[in-house]
Amino acid sequence: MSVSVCNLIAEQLNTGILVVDVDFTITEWNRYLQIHANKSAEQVLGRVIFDVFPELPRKWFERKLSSVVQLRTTSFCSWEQRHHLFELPHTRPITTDSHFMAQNCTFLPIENDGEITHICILIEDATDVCHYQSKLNKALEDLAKANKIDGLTQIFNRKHWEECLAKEFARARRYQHGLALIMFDLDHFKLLNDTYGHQCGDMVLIETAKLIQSLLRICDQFGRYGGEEFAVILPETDLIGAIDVAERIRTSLEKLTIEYQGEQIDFSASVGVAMMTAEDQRYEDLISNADIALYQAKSSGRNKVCVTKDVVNCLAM
Ligand SMILES: Nc1nc2c(ncn2[C@@H]2O[C@H](COP(=O)(O)OP(=O)(O)OP(=O)(O)O)[C@@H](O)[C@H]2O)c(=O)[nH]1
Repeated sequence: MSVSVCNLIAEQLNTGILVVDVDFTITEWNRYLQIHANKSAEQVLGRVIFDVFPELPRKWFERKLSSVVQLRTTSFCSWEQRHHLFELPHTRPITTDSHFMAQNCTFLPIENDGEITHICILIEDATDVCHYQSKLNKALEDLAKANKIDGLTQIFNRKHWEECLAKEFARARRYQHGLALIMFDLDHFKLLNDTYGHQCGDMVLIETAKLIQSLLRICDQFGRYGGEEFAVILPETDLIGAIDVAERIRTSLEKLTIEYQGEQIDFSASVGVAMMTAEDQRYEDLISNADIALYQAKSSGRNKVCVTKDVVNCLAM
């Protein structure tokens, strides 16, 4: 193929082609760049690339080109590494986060008489790929979140919370650390739903989750175990500490008043506390023990904290 045919092809390509010599002076500039950079060949040929594109990261760019010359190999910079090198506007009728075209840039060494005298830079528009990849990443993030978070209360769902408990249980057994579990259940929640409606019930669940989350330490793991039942894992916590947290949960819910359509809604919760013991072989044993304590709190009048295992006691009211 003759040189003029190659030039014709370069003019037709949907890729920016520019060539610089080893002093960074631009020696070739194709039609694609004339259009997208809005600069004619006369305006750029013979000029140093950093004067034409002052936005170029100069040090990085010089190192990149120097390695292409010294190693005599092609080098690449994808939009994932650097969104763009050249501030070229994108022309896609889609919304993107950037004003500029996302780019894949290839740096090709050009040899003359055994020496690398020039570097050809190919600039490909990756705006579409970048846009769809961002959307995909966001969808994956949302999916991962939905897999862990309860849609109503925005705390951990049961599946994820149990996974956390399984890990904490294994860690506590391995290092002989204390591990406490609190389960609490809103009292007469069916009556609340029946009296004020399901939406009011939902609001109570949301506000309960918000309030209790705010009482806990960062390492405590709080989840919605079922309908109106919640559970808190307290790592490295002894019985006194766990009872203290359980009391705080009970009293703060007792004090909480929620206003719904002009009505003042008061409610309470029954709380069960269990400590991991040497007999607990599986994390499910801990859940069963906390559930037994919760059942005791319910059956002995509600709005109470009960502790299972060694200390079988009802503590409040
Ligand atoms: N609003 C609302 N209600 C729910 C949700 N999940 C479960 N429930 C309701 O919670 C109620 C639980 O009722 P029960 O298990 O009888 O318990 P309770 O009325 O709280 O009685 P005690 O636990 O014995 O004090 C049921 O009416 C469920 O329909 C939810 O996401 N939103």
